[in-house]
Parts: sequence; C-alpha cells; structure tokens
Amino acid sequence: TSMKNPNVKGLIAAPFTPMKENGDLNLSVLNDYVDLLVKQGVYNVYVNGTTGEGLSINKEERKLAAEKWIQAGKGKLRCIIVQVGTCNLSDTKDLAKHAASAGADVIATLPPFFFVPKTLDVLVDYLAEVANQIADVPLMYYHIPEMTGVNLDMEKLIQMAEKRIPNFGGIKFSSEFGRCCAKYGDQLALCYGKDEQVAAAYMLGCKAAVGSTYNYCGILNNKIYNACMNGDYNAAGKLQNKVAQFIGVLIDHEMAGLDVAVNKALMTKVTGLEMGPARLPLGAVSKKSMEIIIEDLKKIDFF
Ligand SMILES: CC(=O)N[C@@H]([C@@H](O)[C@H](O)[C@H](O)CO)[C@@H](O)CC(=O)C(=O)O
Repeated sequence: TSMKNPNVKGLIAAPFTPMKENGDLNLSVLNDYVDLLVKQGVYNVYVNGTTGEGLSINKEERKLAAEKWIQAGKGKLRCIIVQVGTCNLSDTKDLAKHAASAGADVIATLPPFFFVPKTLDVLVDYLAEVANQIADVPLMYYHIPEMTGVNLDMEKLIQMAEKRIPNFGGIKFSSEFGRCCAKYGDQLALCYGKDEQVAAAYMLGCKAAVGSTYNYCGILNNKIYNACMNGDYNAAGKLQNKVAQFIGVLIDHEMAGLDVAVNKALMTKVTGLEMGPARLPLGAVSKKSMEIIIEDLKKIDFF
C-alpha cells in the first residue's frame, strides 16, 4: 500500500488543555499529567482536539501546547498525535509544519468547517496540501460530523487518499465505521471516538480509540480493550455499560453532548490534577451543578 500506518494501538487520551482560573494556559502540569496517564496504562495522546479545546485557543497557544506535550511525553508516551485543523488552509499548514518539526508522531486535521468541502474531491485536495507540508509524518483525518457538519463517505475518502496522499495515516472516527474497518483495518490507524460504545468498534477490528474519558478512566477502559482483544465480549459488554452509564449522567446535565467544562471538572475531582475552567463559550461549571453531578455519580458507584 502507498499509505502510512502509524501503528498506534490501544487507548489514546484526548487530553484537556489545563488552564489557570483566568483562562491562561497552565502547561506546567503536563509532566504530572503524562505520569498520570502512564499510571493508567494510557500511552498515547491526541493533542488540541475537541477535548483539548484546540479550536478555542489561539495559534500560538496551540503550538506551545503541542511542544510541551511532546517534551513531557518524551520516553514515556508512545504516540503523540497533534490536531491542526482550522478554517483556513494556511494556518493549518503552518500548524502542521510546526508540529511535525517539533516531533509529533502523527498530524491530524479537521476539515475546514465554515466553508465546508462539499465533495470528496475537494476534501482530498485540501488534505493533500496539508500532507505535503509534513514529509513522511502520517496525516490522519479527524472525522467528527456532529461538530463540523462535514459528513462524507470515509471508505471512499480512503480509496482516493490511497492514490493521492502517500503519507495518509488513518482516520479518527466519530461516525460510520464498519466498512472502513473491514477493508482497511490492517493498513491504517482507524481510531474510534465514542467512548460509550467503543467495545462494539473493537469487535469490528478496531485497534485504537481516542477518548476524553481515557484521561481519568484509563484503567476501566483498558479492561474493556483487553477483554475485547481476548474475545471476551461478554465481560467487555458489562464494563462498557458502566462507562455508558456514567457518561449518561454527565450528558443528562448538558443540553447536547458531554461538555468539556464538566469533563474538566470531573478530571480534576478524580485525579487531583488541576484542569481549571474551559475557554468561552464553554466557560466554567458552577459549583452547584458539579455537586449535583457528583451526587448522581455516587448513586451509580462511579467513584
Ligand atoms: C465529541 C467528543 O468530545 N468526543 C470525545 C469522546 O471522548 C466523548 O467525550 C465521549 O464519547 C463522551 O460522549 C472524543 O472523541 C474527543 C476527541 O477525539 C477529541 O477531543 O478530539
């Protein structure tokens, strides 16, 4: 194949970007953050994605966060993926070049999401330009239609990328998955991105998953991963239901989806590592709502 499989396996945490109370980045905690992931058996990260508020921090901050993750992860983490998507090709190329030269193992990008690519042809044109900037570092596509509104066929994207992007490395999915896994599971990193149903993806042949809850529930999620790799889907299903139940509690308190501010507050509560608030428009969670969430989590024995 002409593609470039980064061979990433297991859990990939989508790390939060730690912030001070005033909203400035607080990257001094990243050494401790890396140790905390390693203790849970989580050896890979997906920096500046949705959970990392990559689109809410500015370009300089994104570069700093990427550099610090790469420094802090040296010799401890296995695969550092840096997400560089923006709404304009020039910023995305600049971020991609920066992350690759800083030592990222994989570059991932969202499609532009204001003027969106309407066809696979233009999406592949766009990705080819980004891939061109990073020599032989694998480029991964960040497929998350619920956020971007870009919902093109991923199996066809791979077919086209195979011809035009020699360093195409895979896809991070938050949508249709089975056809891609069946056909390309051995050749690319096809990373699943819905923590509440990831066991089903492992059953389809998925070998790696990106998730926000792997930051603080790595041990439980590694049990699910290992059970699936050993074919023990019964046990995996039971553990998966636990994860789905706790994510359900978090989502019940939000209008739509799992809010990063709530997720950051829970990370702080569970691990003791201070994540701070989220950037506006998410902002901080009130003490009151956090108390209610924690009460509800106690009822299901989360802690
Ligand atoms: C939309 C979203 O934030 N999805 C999360 C999930 O981990 C998600 O928080 C979890 O499945 C709960 O719904 C990850 O896929 C995030 C992710 O890949 C990223 O932060 O870039």
